Amino acid sequence: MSVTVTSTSPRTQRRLTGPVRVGRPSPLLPGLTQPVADRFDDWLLRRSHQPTPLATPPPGLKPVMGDPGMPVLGYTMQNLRLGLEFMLRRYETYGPVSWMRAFGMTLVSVGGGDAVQEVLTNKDKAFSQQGWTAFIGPFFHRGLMLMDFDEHLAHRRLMQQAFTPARLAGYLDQVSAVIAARLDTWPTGPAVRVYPLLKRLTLDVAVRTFMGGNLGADRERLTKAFIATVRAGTAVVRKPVPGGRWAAGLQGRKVLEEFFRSRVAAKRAGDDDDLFAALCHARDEDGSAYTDEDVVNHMIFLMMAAHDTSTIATSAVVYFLAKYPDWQQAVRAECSGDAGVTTDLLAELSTLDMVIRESMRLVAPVHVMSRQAVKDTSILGHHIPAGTIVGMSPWLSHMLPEYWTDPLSFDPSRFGPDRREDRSHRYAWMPFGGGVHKCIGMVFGLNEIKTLVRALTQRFDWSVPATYRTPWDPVSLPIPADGLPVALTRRA
Ligand code: HEM
Repeated sequence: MSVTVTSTSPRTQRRLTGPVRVGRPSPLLPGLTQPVADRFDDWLLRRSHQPTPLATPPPGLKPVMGDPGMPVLGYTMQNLRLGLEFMLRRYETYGPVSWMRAFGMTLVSVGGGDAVQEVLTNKDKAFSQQGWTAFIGPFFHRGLMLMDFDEHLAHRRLMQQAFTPARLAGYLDQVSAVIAARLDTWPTGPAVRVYPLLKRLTLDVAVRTFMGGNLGADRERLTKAFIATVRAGTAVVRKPVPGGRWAAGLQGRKVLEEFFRSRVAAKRAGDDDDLFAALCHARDEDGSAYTDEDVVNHMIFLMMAAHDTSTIATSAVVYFLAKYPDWQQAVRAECSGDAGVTTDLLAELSTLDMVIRESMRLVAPVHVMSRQAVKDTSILGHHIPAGTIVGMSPWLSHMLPEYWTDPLSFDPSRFGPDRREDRSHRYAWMPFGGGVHKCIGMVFGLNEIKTLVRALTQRFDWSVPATYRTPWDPVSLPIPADGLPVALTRRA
């Protein structure tokens, strides 16, 4: 398949028509400084350097072309400030496989369905999850996503027992009860910041369904610890300097370990119906089970994996339904009625499903995925030396015009039965990844988001001014930098 990108600058297209405003207010002059920030971003985006090969390829293979970027920093600033916009620029400049320096390392960027498919299919086991280690290893080590090959398979098989249809149905009752209780307490007003409310709500959902209970006095401490561990992965100074992001992440990890470790014995002894208990009781055919440390490590990773991603996806849905009131109305009409939430009921909400898929296309919660080559290998005929860190972006695939009609526009009908643009390539739509590491919580996550948006449309109307664009901050996962203020009113 040919991989071409329109020559019109994506930045210009996005400015004119796109629903996604990438970038953020200047950290130097907060509040007033969009033009200054934009000029700085333009300057960052325009930086170009002489292309050079990453390494000399063996006969029959092509070199990966790219450039290191600025001295010392490489392209760290561009990745942090411009996110998707920068990825699109690199793809336009170099095609599906290129290299750069960023975050103190050499990275190969892989974009577009065919190249991503080669990495995710991983036929000769050349790509390891240790690509994540450099970013989040110290904070999420021994989580399922950071495991490889046979060990990963064994751990994933055990974890699957926490995600059977029967378990998922049980979690859904709890998810729905927490959401109903929480939404009753939401404030209304002309500019309610919805992102922090959603973040708190999805944490409550995770605490109930994963741990069976209330965090009580530990709530604030644990919330802070989660935020610190997640943000630490993108620290510019990647050493535990006191007061720095890296040190805060390590401290956060310690808090979480102590918290879960202190509760494992009680969970093993009881017969609770939450995910923590399911991990404690999981057994394979030979009777082997997770150790206490395995359970602690998996719980820390699962809480992070479930909480932030669902918050971002729901924030994106709320944002687009605020921008496009006709779609909000269509979803509300479909979601009316007071039937209890079941998996069958959620499966019937096809308009809501299309809206969620389109929102996750335009804002992919996990916008970059990482791997490391454990031996010399190739991607689309480009030589990848052993040890190379490889980054793939679902967000980039979601923006390519060879897969999507007018990719920058919000158009949920593209997922309808008569269009199915997501089938243009196996990896055109991939917010949950693919291959053996594909998100194990996908069904849980989609059920949660559907339940939440259904409940929101039943209880509230919301809107944003026509000119409003959410500034998605791509520093760690993409989050609304302004908290996503919407005019929120309770329905009679
Ligand atoms: C909207 C929500 C979510 C999104 C967008 C999302 C996205 C992803 C992606 C892209 C991956 C693959 C990473 C890779 O291949 O390197 C992944 C893996 C994973 N996700 Fe999710 N996720 C979501 C919700 C959840 C939930 C709710 C849970 C748990 C209940 C969860 C648990 C996991 C786990 C354990 C893995 C690692 C799987 C493995 O390595 O075998 N995720 N997720």
